[in-house]
This record gives sequence, C-alpha cells and structure tokens, in this order.
Amino acid sequence: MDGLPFWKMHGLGNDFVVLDARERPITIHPDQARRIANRHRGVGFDQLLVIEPTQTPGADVFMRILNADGTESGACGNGTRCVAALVMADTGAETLAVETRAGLLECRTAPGGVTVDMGPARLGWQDIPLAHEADTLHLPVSSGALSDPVGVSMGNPHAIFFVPDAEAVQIDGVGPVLEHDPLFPERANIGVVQVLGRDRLRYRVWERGVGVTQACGSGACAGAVAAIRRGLADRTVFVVLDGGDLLIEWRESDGHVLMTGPAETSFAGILSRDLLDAPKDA
Ligand SMILES: N[C@H](CCC[C@H](N)C(=O)O)C(=O)O
Repeated sequence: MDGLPFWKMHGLGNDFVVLDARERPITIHPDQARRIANRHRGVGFDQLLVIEPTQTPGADVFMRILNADGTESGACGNGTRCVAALVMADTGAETLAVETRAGLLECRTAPGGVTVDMGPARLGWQDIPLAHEADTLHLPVSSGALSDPVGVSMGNPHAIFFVPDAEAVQIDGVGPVLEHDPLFPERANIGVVQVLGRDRLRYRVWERGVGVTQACGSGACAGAVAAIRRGLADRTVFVVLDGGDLLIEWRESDGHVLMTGPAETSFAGILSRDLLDAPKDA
C-alpha cells in the first residue's frame, strides 16, 4: 500500500506524528493535519512534526510544527527532544542543531533522554505577543478562579497562572476561554502552576490549538521562568507534569532556558493515501 512512513513518538505523553522530509519534500495542509490528528479516524497526535532539510548556517535540520487543529507553532519542546533523538539515533551524532520558526535550538544526548537549549525566554509584551502594552509579570486577564498570570514566550505564547492547588483547576473550562482572550492576538498556551518548593513546580496545561495535553515542554520552561521572575523558585527546578518530570534551568549567563527530559518512540507506521487525500473539509 502506497503511503507515507511516520514515527509515533512522545515526550511524557505529549504525542507526535513525525514525518521525515529530509530526502523528499512533504507538504501537509491544515485540513490534512486535522484529519491525521483525529484519534478515531486518523492516527492521533498533539503535534505533527516534519523534519526538513535546511540551508541555515549552523542548523542540521528544520522542524515544522503543526498543532492538532492545523495551526503552526514556533516551538515544541517535547517535540524537539523527540526529533533530536530520532535524527541523532539515525546519524550517530551526540548533538544536533534544530531550526524552528522561533530560532536555532542546540540539542544533545543526556542521561535519561535529551537536553535542549530552548533559547532565551522572551519577556517583552511585543514578544509574547500581546495586543497592547502591558506588564508581562502581571497580565490583565482572568477567567474563573484564574487571574494575574505571567506572560512568557519560548517562541510560542504562554500565560502562566499561579494557584494554591493545580489539581482543583477545571482547566478544560477556563483553558479555551483564556486561549482565545483578545489580549493574545496569536492565542496562547495556558498553564497553571502550583509551587511545591523552590526546586519543584506542579504544572498543568491547556495547549493552544490542541487542548489538555499530558505535558508541554515549552510550557514547563515558561512556568519555570514565570516562577523565578516572581521570586518563587530557584533557577534550576523540576517541573512535574501529568506525564512526568522535566528538569528546567533558566541560565543566568545568557537567559537561555535548558530543558532535559525523555523522548520515546511508540511505533512506526504508514499514513495511508486515503488519510492523506482527505476531503478539504476534514
Ligand atoms: N507540546 C509543545 C507545545 C506546543 C505548543 C503549541 N500548542 C503552540 O501552539 O504553541 C511543547 O512541548 O512545547
């Protein structure tokens, strides 16, 4: 059966369909992405990641990131670990430079998985971006019991709300409302953080273009940066997500955020032509 090979991978349960376009171009339209993302009629994924060649000096590959709703993202931390693990296993390299829309991410093998330099945390209101000037340490947006978040971009927009009990938040209720708040012209990933200690944060997420996921690497980075900016955590913290823990360091010397965690392959498969030639209204 003619079709398109893929790998199904995940980082702490944040799951991906990975396509390798290094040898031949692959174009996935938003409606095709939505069809493949469908967990009943397709394969199912939080993000679809396409590995592409790049001419950018210093970069080894380009990684295109599509959310389950077909929208593009500039960052995907868990996905970057998975793509890096796949390509490094293929080439035998111990390091890899992954280019995304948001910049060049240096990856290296680490005990238990992969360390990614996610680049600098972007803290200015235009970087998030916001619809108008605001103090990114105290954003003027709220819904239900959530209010007064910190805005951080890791190449994608995040609003981080601090709560006394992360498990008590009805994130599938407030998440979609906040994701689409007019303060966020490009929408936003919505994170809730409960501080467990100066070196440990509990983080749950409503992802832009996806919904509730088991983990969000860029969100864990944003949550750590937000907690450190608020004086609630030290510069190296464990972030406890539904799917497991990530180690995050917000490096003092250059403001870069380092994320270390697992990258796992579930299976390899073939996307059938039926799925790829999906009707345009999929
Ligand atoms: N799961 C990804 C985040 C994807 C963010 C995406 N939902 C967006 O539109 O920014 C991560 O591990 O960083």
